Amino acid sequence: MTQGQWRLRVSSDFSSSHQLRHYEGKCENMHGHNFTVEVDVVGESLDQRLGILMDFKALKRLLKEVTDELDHKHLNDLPDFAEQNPSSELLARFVFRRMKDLLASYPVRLAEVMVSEKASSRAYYSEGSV
Ligand SMILES: Nc1nc2c(c(=O)[nH]1)N=C([C@H](O)[C@H](O)COP(=O)(O)OP(=O)(O)OP(=O)(O)O)CN2
Ligand SMILES: [Zn+2]
Repeated sequence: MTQGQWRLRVSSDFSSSHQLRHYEGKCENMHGHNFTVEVDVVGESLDQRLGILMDFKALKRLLKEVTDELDHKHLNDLPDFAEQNPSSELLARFVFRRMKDLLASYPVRLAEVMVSEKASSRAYYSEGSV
């Protein structure tokens, strides 16, 4: 019999400036975005009494810990982006790695992180199958 799985998604926003080094075009200049981040976690076992996989409140609190590191910053000034560009792709990986550490003691697995500068442009990051 196939075992079912639940997937939870929470989102958060942050506002920051960045510039893409070596980009030939206007994105090489400093500019800002209202970024959106989505985090997906999966798991097979619900808390028996509550019927929940993980409290959305707890998941949002962890995500806010991560986005607070990015909010109202010039992203190129952060150590993680001193050499690599704060592109949507690398921001998604940054959030994924931070969230993976923070979720270590929770009964869920991190499935995917999405970062978007605007609704029409999204970058997704995941590691292997979950
Ligand atoms: N794959 C990626 N491509 C681009 C990224 C990125 O992170 N990953 N980032 C940028 C710049 O940050 C730029 O600010 C985004 O540009 P965008 O808003 O999409 O471009 P426009 O202002 O011209 O918007 P239109 O929707 O095309 O009018 C660039 N690329
Ligand atoms: Zn940009």
